[in-house]
Amino acid sequence: MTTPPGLFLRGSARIDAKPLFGPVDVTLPAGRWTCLLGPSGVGKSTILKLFADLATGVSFDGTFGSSDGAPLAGRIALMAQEDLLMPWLDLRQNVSLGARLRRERPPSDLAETLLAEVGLTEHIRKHPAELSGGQRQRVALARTLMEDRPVVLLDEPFSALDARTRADMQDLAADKLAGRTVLHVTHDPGEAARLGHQILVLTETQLIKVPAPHSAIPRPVDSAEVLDLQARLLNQLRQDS
Ligand SMILES: Nc1ncnc2c1ncn2[C@@H]1O[C@H](COP(=O)(O)OP(=O)(O)OP(=O)(O)O)[C@@H](O)[C@H]1O
Repeated sequence: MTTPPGLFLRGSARIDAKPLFGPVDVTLPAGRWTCLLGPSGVGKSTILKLFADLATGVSFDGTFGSSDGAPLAGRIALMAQEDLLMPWLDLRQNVSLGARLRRERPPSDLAETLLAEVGLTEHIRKHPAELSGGQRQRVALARTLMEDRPVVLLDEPFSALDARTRADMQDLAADKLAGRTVLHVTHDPGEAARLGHQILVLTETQLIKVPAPHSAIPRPVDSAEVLDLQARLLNQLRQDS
């Protein structure tokens, strides 16, 4: 993996003539995990898609890029809200999809290892249609980790998981993505409190930076600082809804 850059996005977005968000100044520190929360439809996924150079359907007036000035293309892995699994491929093939599309040979056994780490070894020969929603989401997580990129964009990556699996996958992702620049969109204040080195709340009118603890991530679910931050974040989100 190459050295992770920081990311920035400055500007505002609108749909036709209607303002969506901004002007905002989003700064993602290099090698740190940033959580982005905010009401549904405010434009969180749009910010991820802008960084990933994907079509958004909105007009963005501003600039975005990396702190080192080099192009972001080829340095980003995106886990979208939809799992985007290929129905005709089995799980191992789906996890190796990026390498297959680039005509590269994936590292030996890495797909199997990652599928084991997300708890899907017994399903490895199955196809996506044979899985539950939460299992499919874990395949998509394994595929994202397989990409081994310095910048990782996660759009509600644990939303379909039961509480226990969700905590386990938060632990796994924090371990696997340590030292990378992560932007993680989530609706879960507890998740942001566990994982965010930096926590941002996007509203129609502003971007609020909520002070986060300096402690290592993933923070314990039952620590006083996580419970306190979770409550503060929920209050913040309720103020802006
Ligand atoms: N392809 C598109 N064409 C037109 N408008 C779009 C398109 N995609 C999204 N939008 C609109 O852009 C706005 C922001 O969408 P976005 O998905 O970024 O919100 P979000 O904050 O991620 O929401 P959620 O939390 O519900 O996922 C929404 O009002 C949505 O209707």
